[in-house]
Amino acid sequence: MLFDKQCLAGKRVLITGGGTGIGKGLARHLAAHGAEVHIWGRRAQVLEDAAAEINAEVDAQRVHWQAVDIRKAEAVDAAVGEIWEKYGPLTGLINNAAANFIAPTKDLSPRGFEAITSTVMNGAFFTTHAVGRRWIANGLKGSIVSTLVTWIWTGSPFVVPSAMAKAAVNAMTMSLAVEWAKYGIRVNAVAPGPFPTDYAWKMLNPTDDSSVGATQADEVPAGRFGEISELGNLVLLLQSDGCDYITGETIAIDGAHHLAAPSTFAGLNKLSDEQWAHIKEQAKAASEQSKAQRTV
Ligand SMILES: CCCCCCC/C=C/C(=O)SCCNC(=O)CCNC(=O)[C@H](O)C(C)(C)COP(=O)(O)OP(=O)(O)OC[C@H]1O[C@@H](n2cnc3c(N)ncnc32)[C@H](O)[C@@H]1OP(=O)(O)O
Ligand SMILES: NC(=O)C1=CN([C@@H]2O[C@H](COP(=O)(O)OP(=O)(O)OC[C@H]3O[C@@H](n4cnc5c(N)ncnc54)[C@H](OP(=O)(O)O)[C@@H]3O)[C@@H](O)[C@H]2O)C=CC1
Repeated sequence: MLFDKQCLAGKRVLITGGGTGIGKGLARHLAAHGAEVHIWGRRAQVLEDAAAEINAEVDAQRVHWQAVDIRKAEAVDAAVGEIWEKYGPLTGLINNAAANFIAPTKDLSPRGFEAITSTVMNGAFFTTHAVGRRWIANGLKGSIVSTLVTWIWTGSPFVVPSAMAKAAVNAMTMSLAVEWAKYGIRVNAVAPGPFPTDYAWKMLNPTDDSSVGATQADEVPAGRFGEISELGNLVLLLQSDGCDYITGETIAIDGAHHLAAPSTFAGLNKLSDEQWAHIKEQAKAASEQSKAQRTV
């Protein structure tokens, strides 16, 4: 284990969307390092099973759950209030819940747009607001980390509502970092590349025809998908007291995926040493020819 097993002892962290995929992996990682973790989602059974599984692994009742729809501001506020009363103040929040599907934008209905943006943007705001205003009222510091995606920098066709809403949460991250720094509240985000999870892959890679660069390991310069424990280590650091001066940042964790755009020479990563030697010969020949014609 890279970090001490108890390095997050005393931390109490809420993870939205913590019953599945990346959120569940983060819950497991933080609980394994001593944190008390609260997980939210809309499916009680999924949450109960996830909490029981992780509690058995850590041999402690460290993970608690509540069924909450983060699109409903009043429900979010009530559920955060319940944590405060029953367990005590949170020390951290991970805005991780999301909705997404691929679709041609011209065919999206207003309700389809709303289903995604209200979860990603409104949900992150409602949760951040409910937690942040309690920290400020109680004079407590805290750490907020949102799970974004590298589309905040590149945009992406066919997932426009997701790219728009994630960009909005990036704007929230930068804005609140400045507004809330004086209260000791840090606001950061992570921008993962592809980390295959069950539901996301059903939504984003449902058929062979829809298998494209965004979901293919061989399009990642690092040559592989991300592992949730790597993301866990980054989030752990941001939730610890070890880097209090980091705020307002969105940190990519994607094996350089988003930088390897088709407009760059990223594809040349596939060339062999022999091919590079040939390229050098060709270029040198062209250069020598041009040098021979120089008159000054
Ligand atoms: C570089 C990195 C590469 C990988 C990047 C990955 C980045 C991000 C990934 C994610 O965010 S993955 C998260 C995936 N997880 C989820 O989506 C979980 C939650 N999802 C859901 O609840 C549903 O799947 C939902 C459809 C998104 C929303 O469900 P909800 O119950 O709120 O809505 P519905 O009533 O079912 O539908 C509302 C509206 O939307 C239309 N719609 C639904 N699916 C589609 C579709 N596939 N295509 C087009 N339209 C769709 C549906 O028809 C409704 O509209 P109307 O018909 O009523 O107009
Ligand atoms: N997997 C990947 O490659 C990448 C993922 N991400 C981001 O990581 C995060 C996790 O994604 P991933 O684990 O792959 O996908 P999942 O579908 O497994 O996770 C989404 C979670 O959000 C919860 N959720 C959705 N809507 C709501 C709601 N209205 N209220 C409360 N909870 C809700 C879901 O639970 P329920 O349905 O029970 O409500 C589910 O647990 C997302 O923010 C995603 O955008 C970013 C980049 C890459």
